[in-house]
Amino acid sequence: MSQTIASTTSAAAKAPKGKTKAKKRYLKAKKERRKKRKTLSKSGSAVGTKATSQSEQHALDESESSASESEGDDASEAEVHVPESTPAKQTQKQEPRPNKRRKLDTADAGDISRSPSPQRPTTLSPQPTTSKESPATAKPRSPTPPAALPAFPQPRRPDAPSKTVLALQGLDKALIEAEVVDPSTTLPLPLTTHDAQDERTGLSGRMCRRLSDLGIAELFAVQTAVVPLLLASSRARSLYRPYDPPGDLLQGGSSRVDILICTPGRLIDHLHGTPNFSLQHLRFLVIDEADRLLTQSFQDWLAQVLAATRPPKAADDHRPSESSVEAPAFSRPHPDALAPAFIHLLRSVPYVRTDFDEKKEPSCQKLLFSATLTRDPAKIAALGLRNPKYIVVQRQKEGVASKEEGVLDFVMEKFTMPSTLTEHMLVCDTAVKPLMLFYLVHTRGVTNALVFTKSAESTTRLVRLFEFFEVALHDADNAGSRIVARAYSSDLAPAERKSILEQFKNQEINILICSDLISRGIDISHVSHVVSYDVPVDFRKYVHRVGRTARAGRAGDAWTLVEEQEARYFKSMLKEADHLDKVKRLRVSDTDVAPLKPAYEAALARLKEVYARGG
Ligand SMILES: Nc1ncnc2c1ncn2[C@@H]1O[C@H](COP(=O)(O)OP(=O)(O)OP(=O)(O)O)[C@@H](O)[C@H]1O
Repeated sequence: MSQTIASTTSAAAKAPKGKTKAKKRYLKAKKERRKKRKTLSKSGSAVGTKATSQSEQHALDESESSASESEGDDASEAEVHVPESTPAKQTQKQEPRPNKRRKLDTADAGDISRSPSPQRPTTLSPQPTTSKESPATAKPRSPTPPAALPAFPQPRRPDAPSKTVLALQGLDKALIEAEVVDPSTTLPLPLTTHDAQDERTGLSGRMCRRLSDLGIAELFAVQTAVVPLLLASSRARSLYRPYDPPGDLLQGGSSRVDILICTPGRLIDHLHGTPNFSLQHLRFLVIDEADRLLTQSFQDWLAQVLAATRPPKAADDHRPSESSVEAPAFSRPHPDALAPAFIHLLRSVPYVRTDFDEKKEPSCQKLLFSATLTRDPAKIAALGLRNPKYIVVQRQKEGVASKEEGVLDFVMEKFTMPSTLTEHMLVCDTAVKPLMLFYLVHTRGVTNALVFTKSAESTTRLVRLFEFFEVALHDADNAGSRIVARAYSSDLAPAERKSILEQFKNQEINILICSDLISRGIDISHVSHVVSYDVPVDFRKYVHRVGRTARAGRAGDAWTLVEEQEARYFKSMLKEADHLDKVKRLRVSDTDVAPLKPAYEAALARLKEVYARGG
C-alpha cells in the first residue's frame, strides 16, 4: 500500500502546475460526484453502511480519478494516471483467487455490489474467515444477510445406482424372488410303519423306509426345498388333463421306462430312431449340470426335446404352431397310450375349435440343477420356463438388510462351499511345482486324491514323472509302499476309464490325475483331497473341482498349486468371488522338501531321457 501511495505522489509531482481546461472540467465533475455521494450516504444505504474509511475513500477517489483521466485527451494527465498502483486494484491483486464456493457466496451478494455505489461493500470490519484464508488476505464480505436473495441450489450429481440395483437389473423376477436355503438346513425323515404321506417332506412311508435302508436319514438342504415342492400334493405328481381334474394317469397306456438317464446326444438319437419313443408322457425333465448342458448347442438338443414334450399339430389342426422347432416325426401309438394334451391328434376325435378353447400345456415339469447355475437371462429364457421357482443353497450373511441384498451374492455368482471343506494354496516356482505335489503326498498325507491338470497331455506327463519319482524314492530308502497314481483322461477308451475308476474306488489306485473331464458330477465318497495342480481357469471350474471332496457332510481338503506368476490372477479371482479369506496360504521351505529332492531330480532326469527318445 505504501508503495502505491508513494508512486502516486511522485507521479503527481511531475504534473504541470497551471490548470488546463480539461483539468478544470475534471475537477468540477469530481466535486459534483463527491457531493452526490455524501448526500446518498447520509440518506442511509440499503446495505447499512455508515462509514467509509479514509483510506478506502481515498482509494475510491483515486480509482475514479484514474478512470476519468484515462478517458481524457491530455497527454500530461496521462502521465499522472498510474492504473496499476491504485489502492483498490492493489487490494484486488493481493486477494487469493476465490474458489468456487466463495464465488457463489460473492455472487449471492453480487447483484447488490454491482448496483450503484450505496450498496457497494465498503466495510473493512473483520469477517469470519474460512480455514484456508488468513485474516490478512480475507476479502471483505457484504454485510447483506445471505437471505437477501434466494440462493440457487448447488448442482449435485445424482447418486450412482447401487451394486445391488445394477446386478438385479434385467433379471427374471422369479430369480430375484428366489428361495434362499441355508446349507445347514436338514429335515429328518420319519421312521414309520404305515404308508401315509409324510406331511413335511411329501414322501410316502414306504419311500422313507427305503431311503433309511440306503443310509439316508434326513434330507439335505437342497432336498428340503425341492422334494416337498414336487411331492406336496398328488395333483402335482399326476399327469394332468387339460379339461378334467387330475387323477387319471396315462389312461391305460403305460411306459416301459420310468426313469431315463442319458446324455443329450443319446436322447436325440432315441427321438429320431427308436420306434414308439415319445416324450408325450414325460412328467419331469431333469437337467443336471444345467449350466454346462445349456451351453451345448449339440443338434439344438434342448429345443428338440422341449418340442417333443409339446403336442404337435394335428393334420386337421390349423392353429399356429407355438414353437418354431418342430418335434421329431410323431408316431401314433395306440389311442390308449396318448397323453391328455395329445388326444386331439386322434383322427376319431375331431378337433372342434371353440371360443372357449383352452391352451393345452404339456404336463412336463423341468428341473435344473447345478452348483454354478447360470444367471444369464437369455439362457434361462431359452427353456421357456413356466412360473419358475428358484431355490438357492447359500449361507446368509449377517446384517443383510434386504431380500435383494440377500440374493445379490448368488446373482453375482458368489457360490457357497460346504462348511466341511478346508482350502489351501501354495505359491511356488514353476520349476519345483511337481516337487510340491510330492511333498503334499508324502508329508501332508494327500492320498485318496483327485489331481486336476490343465490338459490330457499335462496329465500324461505328470503321471510319468510321478511313477519315476516313486521308483526313485523307494529305491533310495526301500521303505514303505509306493503311492499309485494313474491318469484318467479323454485319451483312454471308455472301458479303460471304467476300470480305472473301479480301481480308484477300491483304493488300489491312490491318486487319480485328470483334466476337468471329471470335475463335475463324479461322486466317490472316499476322495478326501482335491489338488488343482494347474490353477483353474475360472471360479466356476474351481467350485466344481473342490466339490469332488467334502461331500455329504464329510471333511475334505482342497489344495491349489499356484505358480508365482499366476498368484496375482488367482488371488484376484478368489477376491472377486469374495472367497480369498477362505483359502489358507501354505508356505513350504527348502528344508521341508530337502529329503525329497534327490528322488525328484532323478525322476526329472529319467523323464528327460524318455522324452528325448521320443516318449
Ligand atoms: N439326504 C442324504 N443323506 C445322505 N447322503 C446323501 C443324501 N443326499 C445325497 N446323498 C449322497 O451325497 C452324495 C452327493 O450327492 P449328489 O451326487 O446328489 O450331489 P450333487 O449335489 O449332485 O453333487 P455335484 O452336482 O456336485 O456332483 C451322494 O453320494 C449321495 O448318495
